[in-house]
Amino acid sequence: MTSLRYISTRQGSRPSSERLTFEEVMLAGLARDGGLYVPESWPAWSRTEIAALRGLSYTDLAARVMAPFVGETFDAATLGRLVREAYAGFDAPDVVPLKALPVDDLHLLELFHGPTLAFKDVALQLLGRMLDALLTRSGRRARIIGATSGDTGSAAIEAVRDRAALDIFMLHPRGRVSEVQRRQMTTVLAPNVHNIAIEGTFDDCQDLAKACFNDLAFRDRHRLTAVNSINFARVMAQIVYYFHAALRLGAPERPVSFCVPTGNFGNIYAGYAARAMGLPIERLLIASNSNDILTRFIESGAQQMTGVTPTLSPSMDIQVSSNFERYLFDLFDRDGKALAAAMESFRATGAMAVSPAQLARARAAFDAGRLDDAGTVDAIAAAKRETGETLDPHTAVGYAVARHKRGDRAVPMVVLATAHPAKFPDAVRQATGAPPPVPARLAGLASRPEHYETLPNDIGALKRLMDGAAVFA
Ligand SMILES: Cc1ncc(COP(=O)(O)O)c(C=O)c1O
Ligand SMILES: N[C@@H](CCOP(=O)(O)O)C(=O)O
Repeated sequence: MTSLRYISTRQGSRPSSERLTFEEVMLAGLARDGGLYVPESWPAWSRTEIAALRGLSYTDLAARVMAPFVGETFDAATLGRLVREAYAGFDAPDVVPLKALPVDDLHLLELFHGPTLAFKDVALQLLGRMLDALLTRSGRRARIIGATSGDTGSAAIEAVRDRAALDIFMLHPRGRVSEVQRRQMTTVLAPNVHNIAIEGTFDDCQDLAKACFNDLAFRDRHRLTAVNSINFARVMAQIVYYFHAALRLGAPERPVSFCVPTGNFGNIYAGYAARAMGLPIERLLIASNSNDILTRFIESGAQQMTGVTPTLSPSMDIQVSSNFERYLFDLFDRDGKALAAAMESFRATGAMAVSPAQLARARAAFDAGRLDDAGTVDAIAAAKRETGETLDPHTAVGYAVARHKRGDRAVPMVVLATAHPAKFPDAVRQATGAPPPVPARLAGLASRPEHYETLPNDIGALKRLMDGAAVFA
């Protein structure tokens, strides 16, 4: 049996169209035509097959759900071992605990029990191990170029620190991540870790990272790979927790809805993928902060850039949501040429619009809501009062949007809790009058020395730094 192959969202826009294996996709990161890789088709699970997943441990479920995506890249025993090792360091026995809240049949899926206290650990603890295993078995090395608005950076650094086969260059927007987030990255002392503060926004950082990939000679010279959700393996690992939560709440017999605090569209796209695989997900709610380009798209059918506003939920301060291209690929009926033209025009003009028929399809797939900073402070306070839970500001955006757009009460609604509140003590203090207790994983962070370089938002400066950095200490 041939295993799943991956294609670029911009396939057909260049003379050669690739069909890649999972191994090739993992190592490539961004497609060579500038698009993102997606499976040629989604693995389809019948109701009976989904029902048979009930009762599995998180790690067994993860290995089963991911197997069709991984194909021949790892045999079942190796995949099982990598998954078990990835989640052994989480401080919750079921990895991502699901908590029932005493309001509206709402549930909180806590995705922040990994080493850096954000949902990014769920995918990156696995991706780091998978990359290392692939490179080590073939005697190769690679360099990671990544961009972070706060959480991907530390999760990726934690996942690959001290691994001999990998060097990581992580770009963050200077002054636009929380102090805890910055320190989680910059206090890591490992010879393969390079932190770079960019004078710009997260979007600038992401553009720089993508520009490195799009310079094919530079990309090949550095053997670049990605840890952002550019890398399909990130999405794959995030699909698992939608299955986990839905099965706990009665799927496949009972549908379930999810509300997802959204920035780069990777997390909610994993929910879209789970639904495409057969999981009965009734509604997928995009929860935006004031950087609401996606919510405005669902309302109007147009993506319109307006500039990034710094908010209390900095990890969602994003204007160009990278993974939205993966969804648009489906909305354009997988016409990669038409999508490439639309994406190029969006980047050139700052705007793009879809037809009324496409908008109707997008609205059938997603609903959306937004919350500004004042609302976020109120939502943290309200959640504390109503449920006893202290939410981080990103999760609070999800909580408020879920309450506001609750819909059919017969269907449970799961809010994805994407970060631990201790990563954002200022916002929590503003809302509740006291900062959250500092968890053991963050103890001593404030007193450790920091190491990072600062660069202008300039691709030449970044390439010079990377060309000059000692390769593979
Ligand atoms: C805490 C937190 N919540 C939400 C998001 C948004 O997730 P996504 O970018 O996958 O939409 C991020 C960043 O990715 C994050 O770090
Ligand atoms: N919010 C993210 C931004 C990068 O997103 P990714 O999912 O593509 O890695 C962050 O915290 O860095």
